[in-house]
Amino acid sequence: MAVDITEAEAANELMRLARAIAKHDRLYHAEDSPEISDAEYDALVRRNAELEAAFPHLVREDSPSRKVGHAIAASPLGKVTHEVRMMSLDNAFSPEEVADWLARMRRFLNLPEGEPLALTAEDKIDGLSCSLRYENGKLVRAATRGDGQVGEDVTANVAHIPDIPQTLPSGVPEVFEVRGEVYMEKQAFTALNAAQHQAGGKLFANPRNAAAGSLRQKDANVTAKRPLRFWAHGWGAASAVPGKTQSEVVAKLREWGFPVSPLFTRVVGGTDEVVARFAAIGKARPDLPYDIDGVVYKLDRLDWQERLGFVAKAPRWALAHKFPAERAETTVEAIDIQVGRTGKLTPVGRLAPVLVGGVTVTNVTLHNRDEIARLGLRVGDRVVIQRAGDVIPQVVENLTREDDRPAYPFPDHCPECGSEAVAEEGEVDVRCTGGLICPAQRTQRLEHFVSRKALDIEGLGEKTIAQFFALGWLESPADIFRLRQRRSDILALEGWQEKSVDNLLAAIEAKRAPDAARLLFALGIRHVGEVTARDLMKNFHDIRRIREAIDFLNENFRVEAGARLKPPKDDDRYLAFVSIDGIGDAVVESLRDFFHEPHNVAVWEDLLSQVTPPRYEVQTVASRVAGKTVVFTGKLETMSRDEAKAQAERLGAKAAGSVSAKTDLVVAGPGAGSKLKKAAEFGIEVIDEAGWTQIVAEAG
Ligand SMILES: NC(=O)c1ccc[n+]([C@@H]2O[C@H](COP(=O)([O-])OP(=O)(O)OC[C@H]3O[C@@H](n4cnc5c(N)ncnc54)[C@H](O)[C@@H]3O)[C@@H](O)[C@H]2O)c1
Ligand SMILES: [Zn+2]
Repeated sequence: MAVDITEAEAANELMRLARAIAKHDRLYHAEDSPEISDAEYDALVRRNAELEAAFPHLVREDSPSRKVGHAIAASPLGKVTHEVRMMSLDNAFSPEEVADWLARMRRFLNLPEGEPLALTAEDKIDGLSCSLRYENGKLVRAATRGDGQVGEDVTANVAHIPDIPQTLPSGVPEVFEVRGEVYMEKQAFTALNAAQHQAGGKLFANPRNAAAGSLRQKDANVTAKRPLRFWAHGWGAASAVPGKTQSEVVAKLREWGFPVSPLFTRVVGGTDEVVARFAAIGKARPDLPYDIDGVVYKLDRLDWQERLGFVAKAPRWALAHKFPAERAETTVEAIDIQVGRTGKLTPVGRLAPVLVGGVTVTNVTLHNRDEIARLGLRVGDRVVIQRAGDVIPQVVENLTREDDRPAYPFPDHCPECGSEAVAEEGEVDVRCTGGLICPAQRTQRLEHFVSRKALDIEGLGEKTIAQFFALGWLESPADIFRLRQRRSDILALEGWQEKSVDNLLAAIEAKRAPDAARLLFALGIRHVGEVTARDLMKNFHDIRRIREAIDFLNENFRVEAGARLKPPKDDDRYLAFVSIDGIGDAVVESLRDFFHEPHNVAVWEDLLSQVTPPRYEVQTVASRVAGKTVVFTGKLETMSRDEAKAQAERLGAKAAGSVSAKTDLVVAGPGAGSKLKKAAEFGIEVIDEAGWTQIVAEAG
């Protein structure tokens, strides 16, 4: 998401984000019942940070970037004011962000290049933080984090957690607050939810919420029935700190009887070493008995930690490197339809932003109409999306069950041009039939129109078309023939000289009387390729007669969205088409769709007001293959397949694609395969390319 919005919009969005984040903080931290996934929550926080970085003067008094957790005002438990604030952690989602963090610390500490940095790395366990205050070796107070300043008193509750010692060995500092995580193992969580389900009680979204809900109980006897665990990862207020490094203190905590992370290690080096450790912990993740959502790095030297200190709500010397969620839940807020350059309508899901694999995702492709139907997807549904590697995110599951809301109505008209949009029989893609008038398709259609096999206008390339199109000079094919009125305008453009402009205009003028088959092909009507265009013109001769014949069919046999009444097989006008060799239903239907669109008719008439194709006749010359059917197969050395076919036509022969009993002659080049075999079966004469060239040369 780029920050390309105005200040006013940013201020508004920041306000909305502050409200939304505060709401989700309350649901998550105070009520243990989140409504959105962590990935969605993280995406909101990221967006907030992004906007605050772009508009620093708009940072709000109540900015989420300054707040930790949630105030415990409504809690039935007693309040505890923390002597030393309980913090959050900054997040990183990629090696680049880890590298940035390391570089920031180096700059801050002014470390010489190459001086290795010692860090600690341990898994970031998904529980809730808890501060345990020991005075003279005795546990006197246990508190949750709350908003970082004031937490809830859970002293009675933690008495039921066997991992938490009530007394410490002698010789510990007079005052020492151990900080760590209360958590529930995955198995215990599943069992608890099963029991809750049986008893008709509240179900927990995840082990973290279950742990929080179990600890923060007014009645400590409820906590006693929940299998909670604890491990230590830090400390708060302390009359003395037993060590000079993070790892020394953690070793001490273990000595005193606190469980610590079994994956805790020291890492010395730079980004590579850190990322390798991250990968190793990621690998161990599925086999751990508890949920983790990342790896926490801390600078090992405590004197350096002290120098670095804190930003708004997190230490500068620690970082939570989160595992990318390759799947995430979110909501489909809208479904938009994009029209591609070929007229294909592609549905795109607009999502409530969510972090997937470390990237904020706001769109997913929904592929086509069938995919939406398969998912039963409607606007407002909760979905699971997936992003693997660089592929476009996809919806893998719709979490919202069917209800009374109607199915998503896939459009039957193009959102760009309003033309009818149809899927052909047996095809999943719905396409805009607007072709030449559809803005989404226009430039590509124009490129096709002037391409070598179509009108073949030299000097009118992709770039020029795009430029003229952007200037509004070129919207439909007929406009090409009006460019001569813009000679001075074109000359005024950069990169154009008298000569290049005149060459272009001359190339255009040379096509005022184009070959009718090329003109028909140039229109880019579906299924009307080069050969079909020629076959049609051979029979109709005058290009206008094609429209007349189609109009007759359309007037007499209704065409409506999805319903095209077929003329009876023996209808004369219909037969005029389908009795042509190589012309089938698909071609006729496509022509009917094309001329059914008033836009297309307008383009067609406009074009024919600019150009006048002469009557189409295949100029045949006397030859020994006149009236015969020829098949070309294998590789031709001196000419293209198209050229060979054109030669055959000129010699009065018909070029066919496959060998049958009706074939008279096979011209075989190197690599000819099954067609050659068939020719032998039917006893058909076979010649090589040189033999063919000879026939062409002999012809009159
Ligand atoms: N789904 C929601 O609606 C929702 C709402 C709010 C927060 N959240 C989740 O909570 C996160 C924000 O909560 P947060 O402010 O507590 O930040 P955090 O959970 O990302 O990181 C800070 C916490 O990590 C814990 N932690 C775990 N292992 C640790 C270790 N080895 N060393 C140090 N600390 C360790 C500590 O308790 C610390 O307080 C979000 O990123 C999101 O995942 C979700
Ligand atoms: Zn369109």
